[in-house]
Amino acid sequence: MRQSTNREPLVAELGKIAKAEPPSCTSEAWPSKSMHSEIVVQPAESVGRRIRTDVASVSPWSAPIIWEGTFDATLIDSIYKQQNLTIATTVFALGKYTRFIKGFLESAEHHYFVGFRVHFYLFTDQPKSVPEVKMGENRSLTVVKVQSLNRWQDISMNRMEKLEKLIENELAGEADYIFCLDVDTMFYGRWGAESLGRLVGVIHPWFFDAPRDQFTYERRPESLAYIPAGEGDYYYAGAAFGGTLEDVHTLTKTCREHLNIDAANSIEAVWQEESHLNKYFLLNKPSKLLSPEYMWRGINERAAAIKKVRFANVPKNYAEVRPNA
Ligand SMILES: CC(=O)N[C@H]1[C@@H](OP(=O)(O)OP(=O)(O)OC[C@H]2O[C@@H](n3ccc(=O)[nH]c3=O)[C@H](O)[C@@H]2O)O[C@H](CO)[C@H](O)[C@@H]1O
Ligand SMILES: [Mn+2]
Repeated sequence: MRQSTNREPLVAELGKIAKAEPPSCTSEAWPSKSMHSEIVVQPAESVGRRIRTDVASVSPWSAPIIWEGTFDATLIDSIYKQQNLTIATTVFALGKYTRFIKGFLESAEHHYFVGFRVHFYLFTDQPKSVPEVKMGENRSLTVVKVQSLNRWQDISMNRMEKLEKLIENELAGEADYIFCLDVDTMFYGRWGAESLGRLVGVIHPWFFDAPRDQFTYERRPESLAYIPAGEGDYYYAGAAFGGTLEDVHTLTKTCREHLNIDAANSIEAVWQEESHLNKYFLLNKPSKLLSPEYMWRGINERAAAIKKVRFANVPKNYAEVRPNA
């Protein structure tokens, strides 16, 4: 977690969520087969397992928010498998971040879109240091060489332009959806077709339970990432977002343009491209939101609402791993 000092006080707030009563519906409450022979009656417990009352599972604009307990993985897989999809997945590893590649790719083999066609695009300044990872059927890796950069902020921000160009130049006709992920991460649980949508944002793990005035949006009106006090829906993670090629292309192009305009005006948003992503999602609401299960703080971190950790940060020593402090 970067600059955790800013965000740690929020942890105290976690775990305060009241434990909700289990859903009260019983099998008697549902139509019986004899009355409605055309209706497939779900066993009450299987319906109940897809109800969460301790967290919001829909946004104010009616986008689903995906939490463990809100979907049936087998059913979702059977729907999406028929569509013969390809999921492009991008990840960047420059400088010392190449050390995270192996854990990312190996854990993805076990948990990320298992059974689907997945094409990873790994951007690195050191293609020779990419380890050999045995990949399953229908899964492939393309390594893209990029220029080294001296500031971690530039590495992070520059991703928007690289993604924009990748979608423009390489992905048309090659993929249906794209996810763009941080590399200092590992998968620990299923991340599958339940995450697919036109425009998908992940609720940031340090802010899912925080009041809006604590969100670290860019607050200076001089930046195009500016969000005034009292505005904003959620605080989204910069470390994971996705959607269809068209929607993610527009997102990355817009963020890249805004980053460039800010740079020309000598201003860098407080959290770089994450700030611009948050502005974009304020103006262009995601069609689906993923809970912080999909970008958790770390495998050993706990919070009452997190029933399953799917994807989490790997601890790192910022001073040691980044090119600049
Ligand atoms: C959980 C979360 O939302 N994390 C965000 C946060 O992260 P982090 O503190 O997780 O930032 P970070 O250091 O992981 O940098 C983001 C990413 O840039 C790449 N990288 C960075 C430095 C480097 O020397 N080499 C390299 O390859 C790598 O893919 C890394 O995963 O802030 C960043 C910049 O504001 C991004 O918005 C991240 O997505
Ligand atoms: Mn990271």
